[in-house]
Amino acid sequence: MAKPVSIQVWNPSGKYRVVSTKSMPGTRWIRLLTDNDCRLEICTEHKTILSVDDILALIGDRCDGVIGQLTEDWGDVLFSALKRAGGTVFSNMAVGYNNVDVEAANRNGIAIGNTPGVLTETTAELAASLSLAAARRIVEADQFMRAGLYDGWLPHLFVGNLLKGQTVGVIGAGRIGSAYARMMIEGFKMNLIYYDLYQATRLENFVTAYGQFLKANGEEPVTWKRAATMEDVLREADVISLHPVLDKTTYHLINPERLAIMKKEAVLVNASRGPVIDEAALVEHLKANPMFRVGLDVFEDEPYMKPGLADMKNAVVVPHIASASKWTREGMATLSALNVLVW
Ligand SMILES: NC(=O)C1=CN([C@@H]2O[C@H](COP(=O)(O)OP(=O)(O)OC[C@H]3O[C@@H](n4cnc5c(N)ncnc54)[C@H](O)[C@@H]3O)[C@@H](O)[C@H]2O)C=CC1
Ligand SMILES: O=C(O)C(=O)CO
Repeated sequence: MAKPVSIQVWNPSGKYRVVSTKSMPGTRWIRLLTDNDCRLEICTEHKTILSVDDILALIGDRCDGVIGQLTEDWGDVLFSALKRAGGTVFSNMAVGYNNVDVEAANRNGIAIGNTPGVLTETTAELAASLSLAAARRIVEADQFMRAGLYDGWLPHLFVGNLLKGQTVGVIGAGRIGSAYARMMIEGFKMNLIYYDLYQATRLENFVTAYGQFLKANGEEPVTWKRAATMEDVLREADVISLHPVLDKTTYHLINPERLAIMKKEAVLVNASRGPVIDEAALVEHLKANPMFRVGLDVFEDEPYMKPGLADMKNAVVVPHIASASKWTREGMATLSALNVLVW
């Protein structure tokens, strides 16, 4: 018997019982559910990551739908419990759904929702921030200032990489990868090389048109190239940002062999999912190549970092905050509620 978990209840007399495993930003999502005859129960347990047992207790004997989080393991155990409780829908408050066993959901007749689109620009902006922070050594320089070490301008102090005219590499040129590419191209006049299973036609057309605009204004035009292999991107790009889904084709996509072919002074950014990089291999590479820099929003064993990563000055690390703008998080919450309601 699972231990009960603490909850906050909205609209207690609502006909449909919907559970949210976390409180989410804004109030629109709550209004949407309560206006549509839902009794909403929000888990208030002081625990960052809920276990399968905690969620089983939340589902209970009768539950029509659940809004859950990317930190939770949604597999057969939870989907069959939701089915037994009369549920028909699970809404993941994230665009990435590698925490969801879609086949198990299908077997149990549970519809799945995710939250694409509302987080595209916010996530791309964080990837761009990490690119700049790593290229220009912002965190190292900030720590140096705060430590009282600055005693005057020096020609060699925190010399980093210029982005203008360099090549930005994007692996996974979907919604976020394309938005990131546009930011780096428009903002810093970088040339693009990308690798994706599919052609990013709109992105290519944008770079072509922007290149023509620059040329017409007497500036060096930007260019694009769709790489035949991922290795071509890794070899050629000065800044590489990873934006694919996490699945078995992208697990440890960045491994020791691929790190070895990257430029010694390249910047690597990951705001997709941690296991896309072999993080232990990355730590070794950072140790051996002090001019190679990374910006990481996600980690292989979240919330932990692989041993040694936290000591690396050439790594900028932030705690999975790429979609964390107020507008986006409220949008994700709203979409999560809508995904429950359409079923
Ligand atoms: N760090 C964070 O807070 C956030 C992380 N994400 C992650 O970003 C991912 C991408 O999100 P979107 O751009 O909205 O999805 P999307 O589906 O638009 O783009 C993913 C792209 O990856 C490509 N892809 C799939 N397998 C590939 C492979 N083996 N090699 C190269 N490319 C491959 C797809 O063809 C697609 O174009 C999500 O799945 C999620 O895991 C998304 C939002 C926030
Ligand atoms: O949406 C996702 O996939 C995230 O990682 C958090 O926004």
